[in-house]
Amino acid sequence: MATSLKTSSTFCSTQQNRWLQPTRDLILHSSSHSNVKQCKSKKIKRPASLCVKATSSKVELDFNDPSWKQKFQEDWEKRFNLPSITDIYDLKPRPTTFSLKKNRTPTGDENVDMWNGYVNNDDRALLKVIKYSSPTSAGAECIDPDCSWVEQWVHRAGPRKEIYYEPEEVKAAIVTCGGLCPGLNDVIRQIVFTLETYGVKNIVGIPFGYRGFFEKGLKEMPLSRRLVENINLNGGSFLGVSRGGAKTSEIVDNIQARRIDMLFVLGGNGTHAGANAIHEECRKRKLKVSVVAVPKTIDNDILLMDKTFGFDTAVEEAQRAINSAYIEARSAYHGIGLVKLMGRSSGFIAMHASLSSGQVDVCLIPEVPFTLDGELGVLGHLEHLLKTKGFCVVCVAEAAGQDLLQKSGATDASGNVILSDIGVHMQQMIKTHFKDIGVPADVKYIDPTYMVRACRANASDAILCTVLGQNAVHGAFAGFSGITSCICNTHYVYLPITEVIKAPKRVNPNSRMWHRCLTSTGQPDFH
Ligand SMILES: Nc1ncnc2c1ncn2[C@@H]1O[C@H](COP(=O)(O)OP(=O)(O)O)[C@@H](O)[C@H]1O
Ligand SMILES: O=P(O)(O)OC[C@H]1O[C@](O)(COP(=O)(O)O)[C@@H](O)[C@@H]1O
Ligand SMILES: [Mg+2]
Repeated sequence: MATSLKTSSTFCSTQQNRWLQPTRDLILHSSSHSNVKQCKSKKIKRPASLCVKATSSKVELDFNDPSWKQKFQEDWEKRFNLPSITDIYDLKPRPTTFSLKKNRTPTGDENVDMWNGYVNNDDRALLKVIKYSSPTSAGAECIDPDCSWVEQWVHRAGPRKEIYYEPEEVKAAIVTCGGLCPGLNDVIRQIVFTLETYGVKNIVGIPFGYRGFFEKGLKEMPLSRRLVENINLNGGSFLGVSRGGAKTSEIVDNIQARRIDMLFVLGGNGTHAGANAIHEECRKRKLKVSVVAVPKTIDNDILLMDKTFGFDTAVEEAQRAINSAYIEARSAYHGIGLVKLMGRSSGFIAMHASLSSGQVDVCLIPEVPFTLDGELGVLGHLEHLLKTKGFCVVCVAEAAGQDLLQKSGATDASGNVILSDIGVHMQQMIKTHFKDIGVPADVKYIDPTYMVRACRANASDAILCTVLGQNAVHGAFAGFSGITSCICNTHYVYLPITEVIKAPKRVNPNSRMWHRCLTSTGQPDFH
């Protein structure tokens, strides 16, 4: 099995940003004039608009070259290959101990393999299924100027027939990092259940995120099916969470000292970066440790996957806040309901909650700039709404309109930028504006921030957590490390962590979903 690749590729194109969105490692270079780019390679003597350099695999693509697609796919395969402990060790697998047959009355079925539904290492799922005919199609993600169809396969998740660990000898640890998220307990629970099904007896929880690896006095917690059986009935994390942390080398020292063989890491972008660093350090030290992540964040801001667990629940809760804002606004004379929703760098919660509630007149997200004042500004539109329907509801994402605010420059313990409060700012601006123009306006501001993430998972998240947690364990037993267990294009897959942490996922303002949101709110452009 080939080793994972650290990739950073360079693409040249004349169509800024319309191509190559799927992978984000393909960076567009702009030229000084006429939007024509220069290929850096001396070998390519043609309009640079049709060149691509994927430094990850040392492959340069020339869209005039008939074999460019094949080269792209070879590069893709290398990038999405799953790192494995077999890359550094010459290991012999053993037959899996994960068999559900023993849990049942024998049916007389002779084919145990069929019954258990093992996944083959060569099974793949397609990451993208739309063929865009033009880079101008809504939400188009094209690789070349003609938007050619290129298959982008990723590895299917699930139990393998052969495993690389002796379950009886395994010590498995679970850690939950970053902010809270509905479903953390569901994932912890399923990881424990699945580990026990394999026959693992030594399962521990690391308390309070990565902090549990270095803070003196924080002891690992032994976990078992009995102990975690009901933890999904509550929100939060049974193990506790935290931001910030020690150096990777200290964490790996601790992993070595505790003799951990499998580490399951639940968290967002930052946690994944940390998990990958741990995986790389273990690899450097030639440790037989599988580090498997499960993407957690209410923000839904992790690349390539359909959604992260907790997002659906957060949207459902956020919708309740919008509904309250609507009722308040509707019942007041010239009522304006204003709701601020979380999302560190993306507006997914605000967009989806606006769509699901159907009660929002203005949805503001960080991906789409807006002005408050002036002819095209939000305030003028609110005036219009009060005149025409008598009340209105505004939903603003926490990272929206940061350009309108003074930056504090502060960061949290993990190094994340602390955002300025757009909700409070808008509340003040709206009040001042209507006072200035002599129009009464009754502003009701709701900030449900922590309420949307402290609750327990809803039904759809609970199922997602169940599958992702189980698959994380299957991935570790299959010998993979430095991977994440997720859902892509409705299928459950493993992705190398390196591919999902290249940038935070953001709402595409050219996507159908954002346009659906605009259709639903009826809002104009605000800039
Ligand atoms: N680039 C990074 N490399 C290593 N560890 C990181 C990195 N970014 C964040 N972390 C660690 O990951 C944990 C969670 O990160 P944070 O950004 O707070 O939450 P999230 O994982 O939900 O995005 C913290 O303990 C933090 O120290
Ligand atoms: O106040 P806290 O706990 O630092 O968290 C605030 C942030 O946490 C989130 O809920 C989720 O962020 P993470 O996924 O990085 O944990 C963001 O929406 C929000 O900006
Ligand atoms: Mg984050």
